[in-house]
Amino acid sequence: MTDNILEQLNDSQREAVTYCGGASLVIAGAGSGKTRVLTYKIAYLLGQGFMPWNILALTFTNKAAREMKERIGALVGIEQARRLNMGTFHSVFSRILRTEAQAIGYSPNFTIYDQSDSRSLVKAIIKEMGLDEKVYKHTSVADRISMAKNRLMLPQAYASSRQTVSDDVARKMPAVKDIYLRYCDRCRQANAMDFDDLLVNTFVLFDRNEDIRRKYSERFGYVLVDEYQDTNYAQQAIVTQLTRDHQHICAVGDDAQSIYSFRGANIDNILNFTSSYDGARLFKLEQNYRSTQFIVQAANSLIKHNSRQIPKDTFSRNEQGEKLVLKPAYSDKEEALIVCNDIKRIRREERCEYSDFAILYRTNSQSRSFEECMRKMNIPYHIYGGMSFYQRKEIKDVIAYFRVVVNPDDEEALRRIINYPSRGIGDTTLGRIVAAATLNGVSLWTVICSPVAYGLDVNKGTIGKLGKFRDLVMGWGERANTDDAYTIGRDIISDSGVSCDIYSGRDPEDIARQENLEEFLSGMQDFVESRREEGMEEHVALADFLQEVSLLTDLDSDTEVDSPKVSLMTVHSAKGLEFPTVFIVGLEENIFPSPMCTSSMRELEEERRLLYVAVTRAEKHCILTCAQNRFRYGRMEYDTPSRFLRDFDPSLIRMDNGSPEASFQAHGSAGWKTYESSGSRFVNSKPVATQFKADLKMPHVERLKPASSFGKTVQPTASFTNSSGSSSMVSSHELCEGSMIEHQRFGMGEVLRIEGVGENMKATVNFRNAGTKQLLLKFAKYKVIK
Ligand SMILES: Nc1ncnc2c1ncn2[C@@H]1O[C@H](COP(=O)(O)OP(=O)(O)OP(=O)(O)O)[C@@H](O)[C@H]1O
Ligand SMILES: [Mg+2]
Repeated sequence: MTDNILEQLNDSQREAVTYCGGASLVIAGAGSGKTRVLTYKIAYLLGQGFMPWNILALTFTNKAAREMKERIGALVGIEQARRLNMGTFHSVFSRILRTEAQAIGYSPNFTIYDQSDSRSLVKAIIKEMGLDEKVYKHTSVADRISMAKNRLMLPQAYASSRQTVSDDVARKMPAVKDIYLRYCDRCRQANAMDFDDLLVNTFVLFDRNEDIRRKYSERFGYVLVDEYQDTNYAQQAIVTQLTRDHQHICAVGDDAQSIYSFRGANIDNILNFTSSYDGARLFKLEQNYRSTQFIVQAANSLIKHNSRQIPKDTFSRNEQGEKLVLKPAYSDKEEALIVCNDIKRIRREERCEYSDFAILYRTNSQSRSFEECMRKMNIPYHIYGGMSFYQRKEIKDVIAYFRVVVNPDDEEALRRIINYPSRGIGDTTLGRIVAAATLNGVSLWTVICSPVAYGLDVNKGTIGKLGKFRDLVMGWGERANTDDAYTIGRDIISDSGVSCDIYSGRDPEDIARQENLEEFLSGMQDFVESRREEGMEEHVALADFLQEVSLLTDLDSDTEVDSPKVSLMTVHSAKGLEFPTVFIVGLEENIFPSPMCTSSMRELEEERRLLYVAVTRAEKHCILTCAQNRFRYGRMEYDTPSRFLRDFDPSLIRMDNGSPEASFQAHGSAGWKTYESSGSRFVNSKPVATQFKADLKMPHVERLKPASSFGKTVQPTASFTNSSGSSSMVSSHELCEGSMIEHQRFGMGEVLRIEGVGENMKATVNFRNAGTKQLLLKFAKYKVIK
């Protein structure tokens, strides 16, 4: 069997798979089979006598872990694959922490705080400490705390580090160290860990309990890590704790795809791997199996502009393929239309499925125009990430109930539901409970259970209401030990009054909330049934369901996709994936690079790596789009093409703005480049200007498509000039300066100036609602009013 498996690998991959003599690192460009090496290596190890439960594979998303398990199942059988330890760092470590909770002073039913829980706790602490909330922005403070944790810096170390303290003083937030300390105390009192704690506490657990560390080091006799370039310091330190005795570690990654430094990922992990593990072997894979030659070459030409990287030479032996296509659009609406038309066309021409297409964007908010257009054009799609199902208010409320039932000390959940639906326990009472809890160093729940003992200053009526609430929670708590998650979950939703509240309204929003709740419940039922089918658990507890739900990351899909659908996602979420056709949209200066990431070379290089990740998702077609005008923040904004477009080797990009002779100018390092689509030939022109933006801000030339496709395609701009097209509906000779016209898109306007003759005749028109525009008359569609 092993031989058979090895035959499906090239020589370098095979070498990496069969090397078991110590630590190994596989560094290779995108699509060169790194994940495949990990998958096959696991199958190989099983063939060499490793037991599945002795193998630990760490992936970046839960979805990636599931997929890897399936692939291994196909190689070695599902039974073996099921017993492997696989998952994200957070899910694997949270399971270890539940088992070993006592050793670090937690109880096993601890809650996992998500980002909004942590932020709201930080906010509450800032308020309690009487700090100025304008100076101490809770999100920035929470980020500082998170960064410290990802560097394994505990509050005491933070407070005594000259670096962090002076950083905080410079940010005018000297009290961050005190907030951090109080935050940790509060998490402990609430028997809660935030996402970063899952790492910090695992490190501390192993660091302070040598016997436990050794137990897990022996249990995980081989550790494999995918996407190693995006691990942070804490993750890397734990992997070292687990593997330093046996050195059985295989990490795979690509420094050129490191895109998570904002979450503390440290590219140095990859650069320092060989110094952390004595005698570690480094493997390089150079052949890309995913993409056409042109796509690989274009991606290489882009990334070579980054200075900090491990030199690699990635090539493809797949077909040469077609060049990357650049499709500039006039507006975000038109951009969506171009993409949707292309999807329909390619699907028809190549007889492929909607699932063969992905639309990748820099930020989630860009999905809106595509969604609208796809709905209109009946294209099925699925959005990954964004506002997760589990982040919706009604679902968060229900989950908060579950959390309180499983762990009544959970402060954030308790605050959320103590008076929802309203039961007469208002903000004043809650404030007093918090004060009593803080004073006594106990959880809110402890105060609620013994209000008199903790000197809670409230009247008798309120004590009675608190008592009722406590009995309700305790009653569910008892049932949670015996009932399955679905049964108890359903009853909590109805007995708490949540379902009554949600089913009381009839407007569309209420109905959407009701549907969400029903979907949520059927998801719970599914969860219970599938766990039973897998024979994993006799009693599928509410706590198991919570464990699963609280670790869904924003990168995991909300629901499984059953029928073929176009995938819409951010580039970050697309890591590791591949699609025959990829659209990279919104390639504009204020979107990609993100305007928040242009202040330093380091940030810009990370944005460039992000674009490299995007391009390398494509197997056959990679289509780039940008829009000149975009509706954002409630108004139309003008934007220029992304600076990254000039990084690509121009001979690998074909410009397509709907005309056989179009040109596109972008300012490159060597001056201006003119990309011409004529005969797919790109010409580097002499430097003609130094100001990219200034030139692109010239009034644009409007060109519409022939009458038959009116309204579908509007072509741009000063930078995208065009010299061919079809005649307009209205002959321009009627027209003179001072005429009033009605334009099909821009409405009423007065002609200010007419220039040029014949084919080149242009009018500058002052539109009442759309401002001043220049129209190339042979294409413009308008009526002369007077
Ligand atoms: N030796 C091979 N023979 C055939 N197909 C291969 C081979 N190696 C890799 N592939 C295929 O190439 C594609 C890319 O492989 P894989 O996803 O493992 O690359 P990767 O290096 O992990 O990419 P990324 O950097 O994007 O994570 C997959 O479809 C994989 O099955
Ligand atoms: Mg991969």
